[in-house]
Amino acid sequence: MRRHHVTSRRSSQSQAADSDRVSLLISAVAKRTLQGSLEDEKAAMVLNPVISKLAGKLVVLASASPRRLEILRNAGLRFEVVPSWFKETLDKSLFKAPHEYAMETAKQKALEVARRMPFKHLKTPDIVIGADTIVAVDGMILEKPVDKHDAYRMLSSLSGKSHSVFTGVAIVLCHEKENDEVDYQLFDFYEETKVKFADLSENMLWEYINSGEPMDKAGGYGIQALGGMLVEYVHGDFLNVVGFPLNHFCKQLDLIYNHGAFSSEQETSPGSASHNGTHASPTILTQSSPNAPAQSSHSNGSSAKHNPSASQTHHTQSSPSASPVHKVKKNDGESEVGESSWTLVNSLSKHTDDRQAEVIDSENAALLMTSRGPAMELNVTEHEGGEPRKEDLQRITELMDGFKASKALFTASKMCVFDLLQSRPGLNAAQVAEEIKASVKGTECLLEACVSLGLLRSKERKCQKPVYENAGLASRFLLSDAPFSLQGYIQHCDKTVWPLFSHLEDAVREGSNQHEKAFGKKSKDVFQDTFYNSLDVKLRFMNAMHSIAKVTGKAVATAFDLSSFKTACDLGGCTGAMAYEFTKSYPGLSVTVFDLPAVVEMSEHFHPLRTDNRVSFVAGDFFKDDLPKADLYILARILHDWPDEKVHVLLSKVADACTPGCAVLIAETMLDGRTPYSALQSLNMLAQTEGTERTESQYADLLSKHGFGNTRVVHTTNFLDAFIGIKL
Ligand SMILES: O=c1[nH]cc([C@@H]2O[C@H](COP(=O)(O)OP(=O)(O)OP(=O)(O)O)[C@@H](O)[C@H]2O)c(=O)[nH]1
Repeated sequence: MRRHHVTSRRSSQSQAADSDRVSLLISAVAKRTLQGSLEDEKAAMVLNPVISKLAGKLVVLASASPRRLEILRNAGLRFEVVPSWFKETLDKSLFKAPHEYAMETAKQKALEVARRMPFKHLKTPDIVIGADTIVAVDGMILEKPVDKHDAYRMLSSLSGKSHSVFTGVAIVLCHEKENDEVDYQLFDFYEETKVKFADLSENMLWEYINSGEPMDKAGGYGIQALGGMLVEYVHGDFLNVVGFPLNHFCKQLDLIYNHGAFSSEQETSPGSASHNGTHASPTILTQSSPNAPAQSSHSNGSSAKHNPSASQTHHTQSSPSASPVHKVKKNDGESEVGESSWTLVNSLSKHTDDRQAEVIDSENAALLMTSRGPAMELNVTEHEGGEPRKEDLQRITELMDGFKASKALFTASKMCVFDLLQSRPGLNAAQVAEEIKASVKGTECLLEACVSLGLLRSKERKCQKPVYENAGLASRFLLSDAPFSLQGYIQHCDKTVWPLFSHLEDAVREGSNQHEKAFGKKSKDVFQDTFYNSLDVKLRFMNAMHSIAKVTGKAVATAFDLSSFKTACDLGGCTGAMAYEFTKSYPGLSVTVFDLPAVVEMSEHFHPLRTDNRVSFVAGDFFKDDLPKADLYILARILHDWPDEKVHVLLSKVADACTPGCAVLIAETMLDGRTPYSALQSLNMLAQTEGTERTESQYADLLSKHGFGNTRVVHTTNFLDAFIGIKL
């Protein structure tokens, strides 16, 4: 048996004992995490033998589930979240047992992200974690309900009975090789927990369904919240039901990193990974070429086609996967810019089924910067001759050139290139130049820059000039009328943030905002004197806040279950975009938007239809005036505008307005992950308002001084993190 085969049970009793000791500790920690224990830092130390193995690695959670994020974050793991685009549509009838379906789905979720990241995010993760939770009852597999009737069908099938919850987990290790290929090594496992439901009356069922809780949860219930009331008993790992079997995961890491299941690059090369015909080796995939994305963004993962008979056997609760070896190699066929084809060879099963993967779209470059924080430090090494490595040069160039990319994006957006190509795809540079009233030479450069950034696609035609169309990123975020349009925010970045950043050195030296230098205006109060002082600047600022609130609103509103609150007040809620997301998520909630008179008078222009009368607007200054009464106070991107002294003034007014049980919900990007986004955003706040971003514990401290406790944080997959504190 190969040294790194991972299906083997631990060979000695002492190993088992060690691992079990770790697991017991983990189990205790896991149970505490859901109660929002503040001892997590300490707990993570206890877990060091396992978790510390991942320090310095770029760990990615390929999941949009806020519960998985919270479970892993609370366990002390540092990671980025990149939700998978894999559609959960595998044919269930092909699987012999429900857990096989969950494991295969988890695997496809993780592989999709592992393959996408080098092209879309311009960085290769070290580890990608995917998971899938399902409920199995009476021979049926239940996933998330599609609507209330589906939730009813699911919950009534669980009433009065015992069922199994399976979570399949896939851990994909990515090994970058010298020749730009990436090996993917897969470890997967599953965990089963048995849950017994009480008899549920029709009333109970509908009351629960109408709470909205079932909709994003496997089997239509959330055991960690209201759904806990439906449960008589649980046999097995509670966190497995919630969406992630933390204990088993840590055992698995222990096996991989401490007990030799991990393979070095050499060991995992396709040649040496040739298997022994058993299902004991991890899966290894090799992907070549940094320029070619691995699979279509919304495909069902067919580039690693599901083969139940070859890859689904012998997954037991205590042993990792027994998956076959795959190799992916580049097919040097005809290629358009950013497009390429891939071939997948299943070498273990010796099938002659070389499979042609889908043709890929050309979004093979990311808009985002790719520096890594200390939790994922750059591993800068030199070749033998002292020459710097290509990847290091690439990363440092990206950092040096980040401003050029931003400005190219701002310019194309301002010149309406994306709107134009949406209505008339397939124009060449001269045609675009004519429409946007610019030089052909300049337009050509700009369009090519946008192609290189993954914002546009170009198509070469024989003996003709290339033609252009929007890539997915542009269609989703850069059109003026897209539901998630960031155009307003982009204009603000161009017109306000850009000039402020050109005085960053002064901002850093002085610790002050740079409005006076950038715009020639002295301002005592940045909002009253600058942002809301003239109509065009005010509209631009409101547009920026509106677009960010529309993109982030749902994630903030649903980070916690807020259905018990009946009234909310969104302080500094600007156009009400966030408030509308809250009322959409909670049918029983009314929200008052409280903002300066100059803002409130313009807000209705942003909601011409005003369809929801549960959102109302009140004008006032939250530092001076009485706050509207509410059970829940929302502070989204507000506290980062101010230094601590002002934050205390505001929080004390909020605290005065609260009775015990009321809550404050803060939505900000938290500094804890040390991501470029949050750290740069903090610099931005310094230069704009003399404010700052903060860490979770800083927010907890600020709130505790005003009588708020039971704080919890959810790191959403969107720009903002959500933090809640309850008035004690
Ligand atoms: O008691 C609970 N049971 C289940 C859940 C949550 O249900 C979902 C399961 O869905 P899935 O595994 O497909 O994961 P997604 O949320 O779609 O995220 P991915 O991006 O990973 O596909 C999961 O979120 C569980 O946490 C629950 O909350 N309580």
